[in-house]
Amino acid sequence: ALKIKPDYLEARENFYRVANWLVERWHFLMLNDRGRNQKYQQAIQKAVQSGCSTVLDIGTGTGILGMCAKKAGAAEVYACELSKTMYELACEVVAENGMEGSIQILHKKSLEMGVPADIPHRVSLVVTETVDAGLFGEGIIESLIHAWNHLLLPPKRSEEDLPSGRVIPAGATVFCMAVESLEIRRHHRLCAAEVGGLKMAAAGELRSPVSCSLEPDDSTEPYTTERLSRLPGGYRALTEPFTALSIDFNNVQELEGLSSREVQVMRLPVTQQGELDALAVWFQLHLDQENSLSTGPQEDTCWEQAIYPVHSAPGFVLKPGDELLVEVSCHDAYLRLGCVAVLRDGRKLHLDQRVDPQSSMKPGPNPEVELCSALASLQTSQRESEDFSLLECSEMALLNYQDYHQSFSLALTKLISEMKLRTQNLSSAACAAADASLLYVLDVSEGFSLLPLIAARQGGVKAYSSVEKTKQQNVLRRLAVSHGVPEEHLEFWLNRAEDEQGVLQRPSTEKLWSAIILDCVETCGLIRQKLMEKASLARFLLEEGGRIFPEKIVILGMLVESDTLLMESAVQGRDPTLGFNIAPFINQFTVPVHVFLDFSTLDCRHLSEVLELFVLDLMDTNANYTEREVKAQATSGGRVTAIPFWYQIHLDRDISLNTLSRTSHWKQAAVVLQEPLEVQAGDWIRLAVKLHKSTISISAQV
Ligand SMILES: CCc1ccncc1CNCCCCSC[C@H]1O[C@@H](n2ccc3c(N)ncnc32)[C@H](O)[C@@H]1O
Repeated sequence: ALKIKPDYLEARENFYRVANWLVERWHFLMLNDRGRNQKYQQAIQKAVQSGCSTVLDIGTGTGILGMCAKKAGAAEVYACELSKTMYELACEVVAENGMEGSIQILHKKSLEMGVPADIPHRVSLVVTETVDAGLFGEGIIESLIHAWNHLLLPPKRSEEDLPSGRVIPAGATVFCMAVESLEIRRHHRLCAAEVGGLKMAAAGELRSPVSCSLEPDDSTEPYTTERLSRLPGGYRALTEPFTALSIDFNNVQELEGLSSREVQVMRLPVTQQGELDALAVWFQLHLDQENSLSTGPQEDTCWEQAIYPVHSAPGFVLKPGDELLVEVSCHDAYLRLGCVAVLRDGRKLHLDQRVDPQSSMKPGPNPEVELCSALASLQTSQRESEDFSLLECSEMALLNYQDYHQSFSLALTKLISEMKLRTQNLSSAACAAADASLLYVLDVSEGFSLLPLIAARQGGVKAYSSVEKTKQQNVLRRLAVSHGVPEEHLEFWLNRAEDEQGVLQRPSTEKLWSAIILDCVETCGLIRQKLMEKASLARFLLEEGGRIFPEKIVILGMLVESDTLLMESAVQGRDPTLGFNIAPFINQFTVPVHVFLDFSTLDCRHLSEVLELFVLDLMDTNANYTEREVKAQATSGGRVTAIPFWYQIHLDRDISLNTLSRTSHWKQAAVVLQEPLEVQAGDWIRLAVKLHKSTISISAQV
């Protein structure tokens, strides 16, 4: 559709959402990383020059490593790619660079390939970079075991000169370090005993779905990722990095033995005092004996690190001199790490970590430790049965966002007392029916939300929650009971609503809402879809004097020069990709709006003041326009490459929240300009800001 009618807005928005999904953003980062590309090229050239003349590129992506092999003189080059979009893109790239026909590309997962069905004979070299921040996440171990058994010539055994098979990268070393970071903590654990005036004790334990429990069920993932070098508030290393694992990709026995390897218990000396929030993991890819790539936090590389949150007893402070015991294992092809205990003055303090009581802890050096570990695992087994509720990381960060809950509590209290005054003037008969005197508050927040409870706590309020998950409803019910809120004052609305629109309807035939709480901004930094439609629908469901929260949203932004945003959005010409012409093809999937941005830690130059880009009036949606021209003056010279934006969310005339707040759960978004705009200090820049179906677009000219 876009090729036919490029300005067709509908298709364009859908395309952007699809593009983000089809082509992962790290393709741009990877292809722009010239250092990485050159190192792979050198390793491939050396291998081909030393006799590897038949090559298979597993997970070719855009085809760049296969093209390196061809250019290095390999006689036969094969490539496989499991993603259809990337496969088609690789075919175009290879053709464009004059290697069509000399590189055979298969739209296949390497595990489905065999000889001679897919490649005529076994190859002497496999190149691949099918790794994620936790190394194993793209299945590289399984792929290489299969490759050694079905696609690669056997490894060199002795001095015989038979051509032998080998893999680039030759191996990997995995590092791990204990860190303290409030930014990580607030996404995985409740950091305060009270939220918005509610005592949270009755909620029971709340956890994020990121946990390394031994029984990997689908509701949890073993690790998450963060770019430690750009973590808001930074992090504090509590131990030195230690080698958790090293693997030789040219040793198939070692690869096959990995998942059945004994669970290792590492002892990490604590070097800094601090709260144990997570284990950070990264690795070195040894391309060959000389070259290696690192994904460490200290590198200036762009890679993220794998983060294993430690759900230890809240407030557990490590001290220098402690030793942290960490279990390392590789069951079913992903790296699993768990902090099991802390050795302090010879005693073992165990963390409230779900470890499998059966896990074979290496017997400690002295009986004392052994006895403690026996006791500890005994206790943990009791703790196993402990119940806890899962919240998404963004829901956990929202729960920890005190200002949000206090602001809503203030705004709701104000409205509710106004409404009570109003109903007091009603004839006494009218409020005779107890029900009539109740104020109805609806919260249509998308995720877990305490707001209905905060409203119901005012008394005389019947609050409706949109929380759907039973476990989460039970958390709210327990909190309601512990705060003396009558059960009938907290309803779970979605149990009744048959569909999305069903949520926004009257509470009952003769009642309207005193307040409707809308969820306006997604965690990623974009306005939620259909926000304006919901707002106009909600307004008709309000009783006299009722309000919707928020009543107004102001979109704020700023002109910046940021190479980082460019690198994450589009491949910058042929130079970073070893001279191969790849950019025009992969850049078809460039998306002009970059999301999940931490603007507070983005390295960029501010080229203007904060600008008011757009105003959304939710109380009177007719007052809204669809586009606006904004004039901005450059405060210094440079290249405008992006316009990060965020929101001032006005709950009512006096109370508002800013989504740039460091304690908020919101990230920011940024419009990345198609063409950077050269400006001198003092220049006036005209921005055409359009908002269509919750999708913002901005074009700029001097
Ligand atoms: C310094 C490396 C680094 C460190 C940390 N974070 C990121 C990176 C950068 N590398 C990310 C690559 C990650 C994606 S893998 C690249 C492409 O390969 C495809 N695939 C994956 C497995 C597979 C297979 N068995 N058979 C065929 N195709 C396969 C994927 O569909 C993808 O297009």
